[in-house]
Amino acid sequence: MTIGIATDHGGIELKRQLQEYLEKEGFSVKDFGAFEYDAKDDFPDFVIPLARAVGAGEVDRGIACCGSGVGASIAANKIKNVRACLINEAYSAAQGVEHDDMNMICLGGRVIGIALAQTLVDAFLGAKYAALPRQLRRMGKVAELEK
Ligand SMILES: O=C(CO)[C@H](O)[C@H](O)[C@H](O)COP(=O)(O)O
Repeated sequence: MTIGIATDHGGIELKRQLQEYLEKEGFSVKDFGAFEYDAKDDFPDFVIPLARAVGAGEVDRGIACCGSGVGASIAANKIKNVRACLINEAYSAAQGVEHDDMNMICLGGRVIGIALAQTLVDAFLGAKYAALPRQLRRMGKVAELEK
Protein backbone atom coordinates (compact mmCIF):
# COMPACT_ATOMS: atom_id res chain seq x y z
CA MET A 1 0.00 0.00 0.00
CA THR A 2 1.34 3.46 -0.92
CA ILE A 3 0.51 6.27 1.47
CA GLY A 4 0.73 9.93 0.50
CA ILE A 5 1.57 12.39 3.24
CA ALA A 6 1.56 16.19 3.37
CA THR A 7 1.65 19.05 5.83
CA ASP A 8 2.22 22.74 6.30
CA HIS A 9 4.46 24.14 9.05
CA GLY A 10 1.77 23.43 11.67
CA GLY A 11 2.24 19.68 11.35
CA ILE A 12 5.77 19.30 10.10
CA GLU A 13 7.13 17.43 13.11
CA LEU A 14 4.10 15.13 13.20
CA LYS A 15 4.54 14.37 9.49
CA ARG A 16 8.21 13.55 10.02
CA GLN A 17 7.38 11.19 12.88
CA LEU A 18 4.52 9.55 10.99
CA GLN A 19 6.62 9.04 7.89
CA GLU A 20 9.32 7.34 9.96
CA TYR A 21 6.65 5.15 11.62
CA LEU A 22 4.96 4.18 8.36
CA GLU A 23 8.23 3.26 6.67
CA LYS A 24 9.20 1.15 9.67
CA GLU A 25 5.81 -0.60 9.35
CA GLY A 26 6.63 -1.44 5.73
CA PHE A 27 4.48 1.10 3.88
CA SER A 28 5.71 2.94 0.84
CA VAL A 29 5.37 6.66 1.60
CA LYS A 30 5.14 9.44 -0.99
CA ASP A 31 5.96 12.79 0.58
CA PHE A 32 4.20 15.86 -0.84
CA GLY A 33 6.00 18.29 1.51
CA ALA A 34 6.46 20.60 3.21
CA PHE A 35 10.06 19.48 3.40
CA GLU A 36 11.28 22.09 5.85
CA TYR A 37 9.75 24.41 8.44
CA ASP A 38 8.60 27.72 7.01
CA ALA A 39 6.15 29.63 9.19
CA LYS A 40 4.86 31.44 6.11
CA ASP A 41 3.90 28.40 4.04
CA ASP A 42 0.27 27.62 3.16
CA PHE A 43 -1.42 24.23 3.67
CA PRO A 44 -3.22 24.18 0.27
CA ASP A 45 0.16 24.15 -1.52
CA PHE A 46 0.92 20.70 -0.06
CA VAL A 47 -2.47 19.23 0.77
CA ILE A 48 -4.06 19.82 -2.65
CA PRO A 49 -1.33 17.96 -4.61
CA LEU A 50 -1.71 15.07 -2.15
CA ALA A 51 -5.50 15.13 -2.51
CA ARG A 52 -5.18 15.14 -6.31
CA ALA A 53 -2.97 12.04 -6.07
CA VAL A 54 -5.51 10.32 -3.80
CA GLY A 55 -8.40 11.31 -6.07
CA ALA A 56 -6.55 10.02 -9.14
CA GLY A 57 -5.63 6.74 -7.43
CA GLU A 58 -1.90 7.46 -7.63
CA VAL A 59 -1.59 6.71 -3.93
CA ASP A 60 -3.88 4.37 -1.97
CA ARG A 61 -4.61 6.61 1.01
CA GLY A 62 -3.63 10.09 2.18
CA ILE A 63 -2.57 11.56 5.49
CA ALA A 64 -2.64 15.35 5.71
CA CYS A 65 -1.45 17.38 8.66
CA CYS A 66 -1.73 21.05 9.51
CA GLY A 67 -2.02 22.95 12.77
CA SER A 68 -5.50 21.69 13.61
CA GLY A 69 -6.29 19.41 10.67
CA VAL A 70 -9.24 21.66 9.81
CA GLY A 71 -7.67 23.56 6.93
CA ALA A 72 -6.31 20.34 5.44
CA SER A 73 -9.73 18.69 5.50
CA ILE A 74 -11.48 21.71 3.97
CA ALA A 75 -8.94 21.86 1.13
CA ALA A 76 -8.80 18.12 0.44
CA ASN A 77 -12.57 17.74 0.16
CA LYS A 78 -12.64 20.17 -2.78
CA ILE A 79 -10.92 17.52 -4.90
CA LYS A 80 -12.95 14.94 -6.85
CA ASN A 81 -13.02 11.42 -5.38
CA VAL A 82 -11.53 12.60 -2.08
CA ARG A 83 -13.30 11.83 1.18
CA ALA A 84 -11.19 13.47 3.88
CA CYS A 85 -11.94 13.96 7.56
CA LEU A 86 -10.33 15.54 10.57
CA ILE A 87 -9.91 12.68 13.04
CA ASN A 88 -9.01 12.85 16.73
CA GLU A 89 -10.22 9.46 18.01
CA ALA A 90 -9.85 5.86 16.87
CA TYR A 91 -13.51 4.91 16.42
CA SER A 92 -14.01 7.40 13.60
CA ALA A 93 -10.61 6.59 12.06
CA ALA A 94 -11.88 3.07 11.29
CA GLN A 95 -15.62 3.71 10.98
CA GLY A 96 -15.03 6.55 8.52
CA VAL A 97 -13.45 4.02 6.17
CA GLU A 98 -15.86 1.15 6.87
CA HIS A 99 -19.03 3.21 6.40
CA ASP A 100 -18.01 6.24 4.34
CA ASP A 101 -15.05 5.04 2.28
CA MET A 102 -12.85 7.81 3.76
CA ASN A 103 -9.59 7.88 1.82
CA MET A 104 -7.78 10.73 3.57
CA ILE A 105 -7.27 11.40 7.24
CA CYS A 106 -6.42 14.89 8.52
CA LEU A 107 -4.49 15.37 11.74
CA GLY A 108 -3.61 18.41 13.82
CA GLY A 109 0.05 18.76 14.66
CA ARG A 110 -0.86 21.28 17.35
CA VAL A 111 -3.57 19.03 18.77
CA ILE A 112 -2.34 15.43 18.99
CA GLY A 113 1.00 13.75 19.66
CA ILE A 114 2.69 10.93 17.81
CA ALA A 115 1.32 8.15 20.06
CA LEU A 116 -2.30 9.05 19.33
CA ALA A 117 -1.47 9.79 15.69
CA GLN A 118 -0.06 6.26 15.32
CA THR A 119 -3.21 4.78 16.84
CA LEU A 120 -5.39 6.80 14.45
CA VAL A 121 -3.30 5.95 11.41
CA ASP A 122 -3.26 2.24 12.34
CA ALA A 123 -7.07 2.25 12.61
CA PHE A 124 -7.42 4.19 9.35
CA LEU A 125 -5.05 1.99 7.34
CA GLY A 126 -6.35 -1.23 8.85
CA ALA A 127 -9.97 -0.55 7.91
CA LYS A 128 -11.79 -1.47 4.69
CA TYR A 129 -14.96 -0.04 3.17
CA ALA A 130 -17.73 -2.52 3.95
CA ALA A 131 -19.71 -1.36 0.88
CA LEU A 132 -23.06 -2.59 2.22
CA PRO A 133 -26.02 -1.64 0.03
CA ARG A 134 -27.11 1.17 2.37
CA GLN A 135 -23.57 2.58 2.46
CA LEU A 136 -23.21 2.43 -1.33
CA ARG A 137 -26.55 4.22 -1.62
CA ARG A 138 -25.44 6.97 0.76
CA MET A 139 -22.01 7.47 -0.77
CA GLY A 140 -23.60 7.41 -4.22
CA LYS A 141 -25.69 10.40 -3.16
CA VAL A 142 -22.53 12.18 -2.04
CA ALA A 143 -20.71 11.31 -5.28
CA GLU A 144 -23.61 12.81 -7.27
CA LEU A 145 -22.44 16.22 -6.02
CA GLU A 146 -19.20 15.83 -7.96
CA LYS A 147 -20.96 15.48 -11.34
O1 LIG B 1 -4.29 24.69 11.30
C1 LIG B 1 -4.58 25.20 10.25
C2 LIG B 1 -5.95 25.48 9.89
O2 LIG B 1 -6.78 24.47 10.24
C3 LIG B 1 -3.64 25.62 9.19
O3 LIG B 1 -3.37 24.61 8.33
C4 LIG B 1 -2.36 26.18 9.63
O4 LIG B 1 -1.52 25.16 10.13
C5 LIG B 1 -2.50 27.27 10.59
O5 LIG B 1 -3.54 28.13 10.23
C6 LIG B 1 -1.18 28.01 10.64
O6 LIG B 1 -1.25 29.03 11.56
P1 LIG B 1 -0.11 30.13 11.65
O7 LIG B 1 -0.60 31.09 12.68
O8 LIG B 1 -0.03 30.77 10.28
O9 LIG B 1 1.17 29.42 12.00
